[in-house]
Amino acid sequence: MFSFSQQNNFFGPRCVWVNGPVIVGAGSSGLAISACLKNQGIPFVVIERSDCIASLWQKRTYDRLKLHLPKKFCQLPKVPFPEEYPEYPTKKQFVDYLENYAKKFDIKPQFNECVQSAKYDDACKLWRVKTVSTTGSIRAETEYICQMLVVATGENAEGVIPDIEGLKDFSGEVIHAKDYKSGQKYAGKKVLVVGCGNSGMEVSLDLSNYNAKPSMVVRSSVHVLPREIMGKSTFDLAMMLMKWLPLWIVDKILLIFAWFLIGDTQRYGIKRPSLGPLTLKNNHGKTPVLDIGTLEKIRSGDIAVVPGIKRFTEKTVELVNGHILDIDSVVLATGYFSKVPFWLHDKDFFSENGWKGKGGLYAAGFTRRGLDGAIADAVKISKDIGKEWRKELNQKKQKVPTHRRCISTF
Ligand SMILES: Cc1cc2nc3c(=O)[nH]c(=O)nc-3n(C[C@H](O)[C@H](O)[C@H](O)COP(=O)(O)OP(=O)(O)OC[C@H]3O[C@@H](n4cnc5c(N)ncnc54)[C@H](O)[C@@H]3O)c2cc1C
Ligand SMILES: NC(=O)C1=CN([C@@H]2O[C@H](COP(=O)(O)OP(=O)(O)OC[C@H]3O[C@@H](n4cnc5c(N)ncnc54)[C@H](OP(=O)(O)O)[C@@H]3O)[C@@H](O)[C@H]2O)C=CC1
Ligand SMILES: O=C(O)C(=O)Cc1c[nH]c2ccccc12
Repeated sequence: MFSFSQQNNFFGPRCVWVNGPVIVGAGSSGLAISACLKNQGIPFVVIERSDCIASLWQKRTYDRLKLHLPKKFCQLPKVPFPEEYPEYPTKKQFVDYLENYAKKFDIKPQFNECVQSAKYDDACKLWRVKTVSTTGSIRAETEYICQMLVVATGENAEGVIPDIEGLKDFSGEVIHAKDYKSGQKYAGKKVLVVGCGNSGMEVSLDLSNYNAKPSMVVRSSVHVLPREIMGKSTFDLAMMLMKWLPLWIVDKILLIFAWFLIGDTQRYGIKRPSLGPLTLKNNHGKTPVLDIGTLEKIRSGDIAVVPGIKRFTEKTVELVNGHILDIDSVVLATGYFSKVPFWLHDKDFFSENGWKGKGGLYAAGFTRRGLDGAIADAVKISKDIGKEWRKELNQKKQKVPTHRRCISTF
């Protein structure tokens, strides 16, 4: 007897013609675009590798996470956050909001389908998007054919696992920050947190709140800013100042406030980069840390700051300054990367204007500007798709069916 997967291989991949764009990813970016397309009456298909929407927030973030920008910078088009939400919504509130958003616009992604490759067929002027579906033990391949492709798979799709000497020989637990949930099980344990971005800082704080003993690795430099300045969000203040002043002056102002409010971070082993915080974010995508209490824990000695790592042994870590620390566990807060360059056969993907490529290709959420930037991309993309869609409709002057299934493979 043939299993479904054998049959599937035998007949080749299922082939689906999509009238309208294929959107890859059902995170904030994919949902925002879907809602804006729904409003214009444009059909689309959303493909999501996970079994839920906003899988980064639902499955790959820690329990205590809150949005670190004020809610007005994080809401999706057409639906404001509920009024009773606090200025910095919790992870649960944000996920509830996104779930309701998907329901309101009746967005139903193809779940458990992961895009493996996307190629533009120059001859037919069509995209061929290959997916593998991963429900249980059944493996099924599908090829979607479409005129427009929207990549909304996020900048934080995969965790970076650094290649550090001896890490494989370390006998304790090693996890990436994407798999860290809470410090509860680490009480009394010595935990090395590698990395000092927002993840490293907040994981260290959480560990310390659960009476673990975190040491945080700072191998280069980072800007730490207070989350608020005189009761106003630092991000909001920066956005306001940027309307009137050049970036370098806004950077200077932020650094003066940071100096008064949190002092010289160098004293605690945290060097400031030579470029200003917003210039560094703009030019190199490195997000400043918005402090929510980690610095206080560093000052009090509850969190140790240590320099770069030389190597691991079975139970210890040797640092570049020659110090050797006994450690029980390691949390790699070493950042994220996207696999899009591996599966999208378009070498210019990231080099165009940030959101629009050639041949009906679009990308949302890849301009290193957090949710605010991702949502701005989504609005521009859905407007552009709307324009193209209406142009084509006028040209054809006939109605097209929403979904057409191919009878044979292309
Ligand atoms: C811990 C953490 C906290 C953050 N907090 C903030 C914050 O407070 N404010 C802010 O502005 N930004 C924040 N960010 C940045 C984050 O990028 C945004 O919050 C937001 O998730 C971006 O939405 P997105 O839809 O572009 O990407 P994502 O939310 O990552 O969604 C992408 C979706 O695509 C799916 N996908 C990926 N690859 C494939 C594939 N090959 N096939 C099919 N589906 C695929 C994923 O499963 C995912 O569901 C945070 C990031 C992290 C890691
Ligand atoms: N509350 C919130 O809203 C939160 C938001 N975020 C967001 O998520 C995104 C990702 O943040 P994050 O996960 O912190 O990733 P980042 O890329 O911002 O930071 C990665 C950190 O890991 C360090 N690192 C990488 N490799 C090594 C190594 N081999 N040895 C030592 N250190 C290493 C980097 O150091 P170096 O700089 O020297 O390369 C850097 O400090 C950001 O946009 C951030 O703002 C994250 C957490 C919470
Ligand atoms: O949290 C993130 O990932 C962000 O990128 C949000 C963000 C965009 N621009 C900023 C400037 C300062 C601090 C956070 C951000």
